[in-house]
Amino acid sequence: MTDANPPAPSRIALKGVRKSFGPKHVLRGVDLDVAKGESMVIIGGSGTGKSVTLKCVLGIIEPDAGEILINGARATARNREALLSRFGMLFQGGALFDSMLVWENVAFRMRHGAHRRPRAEAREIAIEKLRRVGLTPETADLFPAELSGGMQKRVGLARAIATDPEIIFFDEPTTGLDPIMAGVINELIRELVTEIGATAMTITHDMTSVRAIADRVAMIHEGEIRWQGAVGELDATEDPYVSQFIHGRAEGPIAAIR
Ligand SMILES: Nc1ncnc2c1ncn2[C@@H]1O[C@H](COP(=O)(O)OP(=O)(O)OP(=O)(O)O)[C@@H](O)[C@H]1O
Repeated sequence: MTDANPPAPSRIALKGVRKSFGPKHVLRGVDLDVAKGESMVIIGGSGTGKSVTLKCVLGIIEPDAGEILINGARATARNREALLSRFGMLFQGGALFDSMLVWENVAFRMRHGAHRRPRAEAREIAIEKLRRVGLTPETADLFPAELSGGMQKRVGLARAIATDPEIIFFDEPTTGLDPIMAGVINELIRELVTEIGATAMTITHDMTSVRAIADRVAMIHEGEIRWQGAVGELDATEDPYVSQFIHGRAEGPIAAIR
């Protein structure tokens, strides 16, 4: 008998992903599924392999073993460009191009690649996206260096959503922001992800981000997913690693020296 309502295929699936650098076994078999429309946040201490995991999904690092499926299709070097063009990405430092105006940064993907749009149209969409993240049209014609860190982060967000991507990645979205601005950015991320209906994958060690952004949380430790569950289950879990991490305790199974 066939299932009348088979579960939707994962948007992002990692199966047994391994990656070592010399003798250092960073990822030791990471298994992770992110469903369509879900916001998954990956937590873990410094140096546990969160960035390496993200870079594997983005194709920046080639895993030694295992596979990564995007919409059920294996991500390979050959189809990577096509896949990447459907992703949005907010980089840790904002990663804006200093020599380009704000709107040109936001419109970058609309001006390059397969789905290129005319300049005026791209600018109009960029201004609309800037407005959506709380920036005025006047901001469009400034250079990134003329903006505060919080505004630069908003520009990065506007760029990440510029092409209405199916999947958005957030790399430490609140790094370098004061707690209030971090809260504002977290809320904005949550709103945007819900509004676009995007699947989101975030890496962070900021617990405020986790609580604001996540539907599900996965904790990586010693190269494996140590725990995963709904964000609401975080506080109730008896896993000593998760508990130590979310309460920021020096004492516990996670060694403080790394
Ligand atoms: N290209 C590389 N070459 C060698 N070692 C690397 C490389 N990239 C990462 N590593 C190592 O892999 C380990 C995991 O790094 P990763 O950047 O994924 O940590 P992280 O969990 O993102 O940490 P943080 O929260 O501090 O950014 C670290 O020990 C790091 O030194």
